[in-house]
Amino acid sequence: MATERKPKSSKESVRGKIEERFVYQDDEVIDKAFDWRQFRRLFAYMIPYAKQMLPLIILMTVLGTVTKLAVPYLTSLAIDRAIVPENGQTSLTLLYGITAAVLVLYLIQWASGVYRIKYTNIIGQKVIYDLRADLFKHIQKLSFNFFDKRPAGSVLVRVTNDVNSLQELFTNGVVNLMIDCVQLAGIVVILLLINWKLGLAVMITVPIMFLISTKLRQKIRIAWQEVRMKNSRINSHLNESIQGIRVTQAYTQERENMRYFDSMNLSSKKSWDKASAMNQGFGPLIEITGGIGTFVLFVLGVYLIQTGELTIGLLVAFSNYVGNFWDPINRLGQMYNQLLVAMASSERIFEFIDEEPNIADKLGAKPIPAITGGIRFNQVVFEYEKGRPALKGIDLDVRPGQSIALVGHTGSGKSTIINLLSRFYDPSRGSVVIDGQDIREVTVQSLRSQIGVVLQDTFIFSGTIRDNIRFGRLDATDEEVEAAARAVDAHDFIMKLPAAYNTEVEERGNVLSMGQRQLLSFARALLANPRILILDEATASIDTETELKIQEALKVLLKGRTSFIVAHRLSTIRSADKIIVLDHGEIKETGTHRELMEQKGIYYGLVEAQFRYL
Ligand SMILES: Nc1ncnc2c1ncn2[C@@H]1O[C@H](COP(=O)(O)OP(=O)(O)OP(=O)(O)O)[C@@H](O)[C@H]1O
Repeated sequence: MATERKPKSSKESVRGKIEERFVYQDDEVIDKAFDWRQFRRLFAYMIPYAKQMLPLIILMTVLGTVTKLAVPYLTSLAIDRAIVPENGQTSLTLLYGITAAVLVLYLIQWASGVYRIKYTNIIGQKVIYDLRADLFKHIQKLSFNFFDKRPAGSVLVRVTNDVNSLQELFTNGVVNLMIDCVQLAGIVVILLLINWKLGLAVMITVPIMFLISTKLRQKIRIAWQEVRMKNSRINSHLNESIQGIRVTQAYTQERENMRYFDSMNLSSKKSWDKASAMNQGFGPLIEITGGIGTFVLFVLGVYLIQTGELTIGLLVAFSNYVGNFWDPINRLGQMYNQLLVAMASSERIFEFIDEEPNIADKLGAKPIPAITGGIRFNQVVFEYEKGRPALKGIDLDVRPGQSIALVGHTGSGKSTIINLLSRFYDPSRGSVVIDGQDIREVTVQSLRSQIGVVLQDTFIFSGTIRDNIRFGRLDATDEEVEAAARAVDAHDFIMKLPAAYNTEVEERGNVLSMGQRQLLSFARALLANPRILILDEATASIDTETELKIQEALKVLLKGRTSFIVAHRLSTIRSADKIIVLDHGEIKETGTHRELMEQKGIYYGLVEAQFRYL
């Protein structure tokens, strides 16, 4: 790999560093032996469909092969019996008959080919569909800690590139493998039947061919895998660049970013050139080996004709069979490599599928009944990484319906507390208890469905405004959606949009302002009607009018629910029932605004600082 060797120049060193940014542990060129377990697991995906269609595919394959292999034999008959028969009497009738038979055989061969390809493609597509669905379904279940470790681009590349690389195997690969095996076996039998001496002599070149095939192709495969890996990196970088395009443009880093991209692009092109050059050298080598076989065939063939052991027609048939012999061998070598590449891809796919979500239902976990909203944190310690506690023994008691404001410096542990409450992570020590039940003992679905989360960076999905609000509760009627929007005062701005509730918004909701997105997310949460509400208040400043609207909407949203707010606005904090002041993962102060101001501690300092900046 380019990044492994010592860079020679500063330019190369920069390139090395750039590439490193997009290298993931699981990205390395895989050069492993064939793994049967993996193979069986992959092909298990075919079983449900193979049962229905495999008999037909086998029938078509055998039909195609038999008709193909019959042609050279008929040719030999045409030569030996119709064109130059031993008795010297040319028979045109026989020649026409044989020609007609050959035509019919070609037609059968063509028709069986069409159906064989059709059925294998159907199986292939179904397998890919299932595999992709399994992968997506599983990725959705994976816990936050899985995504903490991997950039989104890397996950994306796996779902797209690795699955696509299996597509080729399941459509063309499997069909070719079957045809080639049947054809090879048929040719070997025929060659030995026609003349075993000549058959064996010609097949002497097979081991040489195989050796070249496997050894050389192994090198070529690694070269192509490197190409794939470089392309993966381009894709990951592309993903990151598009996500961050606003920052890039705001900091006018387009040229620098282009340099990054260029370096990767060039590296990909170089590895493609290398792999392609190797590939080009391979073909002629196979042809030379095939040439040796043909040479042996004719030298020995002519000798056998002279000794009367072979006829001219049979030599021609023999040469046709031998011609058909090299292609499957060549393709089988290719196929073996394709299989190894597919194994590498499936290994990466199964690695994801096997990744157990670390937040999952315990055996025998029961749904939590309707939550009233009493929450306790008992001596909760939490570490994202071992040895670096983000929370150091949190004790907290919240009564149903209370609103809690979490305040503290950046990195003090506010988001971590709300992450534990929704059970996105489990505490390293201690417990989080809702209505007297440890949340690890209840089903995740029943818990999360009663907790509403409104994040700072409100995510708007592509779809209509109505769909986005309805995301809170999919079975809500249009009237309920509208009522939720009215309650948080979002109705007016929605009605001013080109198609009101049916206005299409793009992914991340770029056509909406920050405040509008906040209001939409409030409507979404209100519609879900959760018993516990978690809100990460947006830090971005918005105009006073929208600020007032949001404050009013917030009152509606919080009414009658237990709520945790990572609060940044003084107005929100002041109206909270209890303020928790965090510092370096510990609760340092608790009380109402008035009580904490009188203490003149950390909270007092924070409020003072905020006023200074306002
Ligand atoms: N996914 C993560 N992996 C590792 N460490 C993390 C992760 N998320 C947060 N941390 C660390 O945990 C500590 C607490 O972070 P947390 O996000 O809870 O702080 P916060 O008070 O919400 O900060 P902010 O106000 O900036 O959002 C920080 O030191 C942070 O670096």
